[in-house]
Amino acid sequence: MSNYFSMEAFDYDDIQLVPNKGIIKSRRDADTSVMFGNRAFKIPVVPANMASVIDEKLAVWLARNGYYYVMHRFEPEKRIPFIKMMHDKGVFASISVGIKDSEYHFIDQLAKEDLHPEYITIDVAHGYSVFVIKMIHYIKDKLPDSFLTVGNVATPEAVRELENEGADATKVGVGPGKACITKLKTGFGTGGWQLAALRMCSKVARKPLIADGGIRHNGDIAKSVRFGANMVMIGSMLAGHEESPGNVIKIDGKTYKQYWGSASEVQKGAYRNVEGKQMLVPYRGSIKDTLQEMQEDLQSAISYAGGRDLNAIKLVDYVIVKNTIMDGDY
Ligand SMILES: NC(=O)C1=CN([C@@H]2O[C@H](COP(=O)(O)OP(=O)(O)OC[C@H]3O[C@@H](n4cnc5c(N)ncnc54)[C@H](OP(=O)(O)O)[C@@H]3O)[C@@H](O)[C@H]2O)C=CC1
Ligand SMILES: Nc1nc2c(ncn2[C@@H]2O[C@H](COP(=O)(O)O)[C@@H](O)[C@H]2O)c(=O)[nH]1
Repeated sequence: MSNYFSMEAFDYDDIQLVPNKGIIKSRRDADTSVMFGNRAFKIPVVPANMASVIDEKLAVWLARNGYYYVMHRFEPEKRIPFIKMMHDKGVFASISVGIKDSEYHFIDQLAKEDLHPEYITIDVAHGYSVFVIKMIHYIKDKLPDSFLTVGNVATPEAVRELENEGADATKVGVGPGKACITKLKTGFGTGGWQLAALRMCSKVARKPLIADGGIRHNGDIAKSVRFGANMVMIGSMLAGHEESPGNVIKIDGKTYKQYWGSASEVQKGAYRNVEGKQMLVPYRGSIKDTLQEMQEDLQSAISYAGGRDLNAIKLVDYVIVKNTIMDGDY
């Protein structure tokens, strides 16, 4: 049993990374690429697998342009045509599955049709569960070549056990999301200490970790990498774009887009076990520009870290400055 009482609790806004001597002439020389599975991607950022963040069209664009993506699972009948469409276009297929009985039939169908998505993510609220482990075994038996990410979890125990049961990567973050009300409705999760939870998990992880939820500034991506993330999943900051699925809403001359939680009433179509809400996020133009800016900011971060690639960020010192640093910045 871990002793979480003695744990240092901190979150993104409580931390600053400490600069090292720079060794590159230009930030353009900093390499932000990352391996995930057996593919290299431009940046360690993946849009959240939520129906308000990604759709088929955006998935094609991301895959074609060197970004990792995970398609959501909320239109289950579209997943097989989606995999076929991605493979016809010559790009990788990355899908999500749940753990209900019907999902076992879906995995059977993939195996029967000889359809092998390159990436599968088991996507449930409470990933440290015997029923998730059962699904890991099933997928690994039927589709052993798919790279399997499993989430979401909050603790090192969960990461270690899911890895031992066959997960190729784990996803950390229960309750830190912008559209999340898990912490309010259940009292559980990593809300307010997501970065510390990531740090604890990274101490035991032997396989890649995805930090999921709570990213509010581009610098939080570098902080996630510092504390052990191989990939960073982002919802609200990537939901307000031209390409994002939500409707455009205009209020008092300002433009917004809808962003809703996967466990919200909007997504579920019923008010049952609701742990998410719908909200508006500012409209931000094209996602291409936002991803480009994230890459440039990461290049700067690598330069401050005194290196040439993301590995440099993993080694930097940090200081816990507790919340006051953001005063006046918003
Ligand atoms: N990262 C996060 O903090 C969170 C993310 N989400 C997202 O919302 C979506 C819906 O998630 P989820 O509700 O798991 O999806 P589903 O309802 O599709 O699947 C969860 C399955 O696990 C069972 N279950 C048992 N205990 C729990 C529990 N504590 N929470 C949830 N399910 C439980 C459910 O049964 P039954 O419904 O009968 O209980 C159901 O069969 C996912 O995309 C998930 O990632 C949701 C909440 C938190
Ligand atoms: N508790 C809930 N968490 C949710 C819900 N829908 C999605 N999520 C999680 O949030 C992140 C995105 O977080 P953000 O801070 O970047 O906006 C996403 O990847 C899920 O893990 C929900 O309804 N409830």
